[in-house]
Amino acid sequence: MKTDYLSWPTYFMSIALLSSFRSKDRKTQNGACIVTPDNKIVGIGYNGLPNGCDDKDPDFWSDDDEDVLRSKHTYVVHAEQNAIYNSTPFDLKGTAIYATQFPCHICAQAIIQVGIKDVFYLRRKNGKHHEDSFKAVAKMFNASGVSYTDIADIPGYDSDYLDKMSELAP
Ligand SMILES: Nc1ccn([C@H]2C[C@H](O)[C@@H](COP(=O)(O)O)O2)c(=O)n1
Ligand SMILES: [Zn+2]
Repeated sequence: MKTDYLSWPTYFMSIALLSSFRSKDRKTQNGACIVTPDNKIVGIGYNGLPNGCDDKDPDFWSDDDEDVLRSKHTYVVHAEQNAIYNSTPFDLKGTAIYATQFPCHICAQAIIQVGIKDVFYLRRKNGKHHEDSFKAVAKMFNASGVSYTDIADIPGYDSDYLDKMSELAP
């Protein structure tokens, strides 16, 4: 028997990472993968525009945060949200989500409300704004009984594999 196959955590985070390679965000590409307790994938997503919005319209992908009408932050659907939307009508109670980035507060609310119970993340953004957001998300997750774990802390997770895969980003 072959013994060097991918572990479940490595496999699911690889799928989240692969999905992020579809993102058209110039700065930040995220992906997410939702998994049942018996290891079935029920939703995959990446950060992108809502259906029907033209990626070539410069307003949608602008980084100009001074103008709410010309900021990607107004328009982009986050990877975790898309993974949830793409899983409908599946009941997500008791599932886990593998996300390339620690969820923002809006994604955290969505994760809680659909009943996802475990969050595994690959990266956390640095800086005061992100640290404060992390605290708010942790407060919500703790109150709702959602676990959140750096994937690097999971036994059997192969960080070298994901590092090599990250280098393949388009
Ligand atoms: N939990 C998250 C947080 C953010 N995103 C997306 C939304 C944007 O496209 C990008 C973050 O913007 P930036 O830091 O580059 O100004 O990442 C997500 O998918 N999930
Ligand atoms: Zn988000």
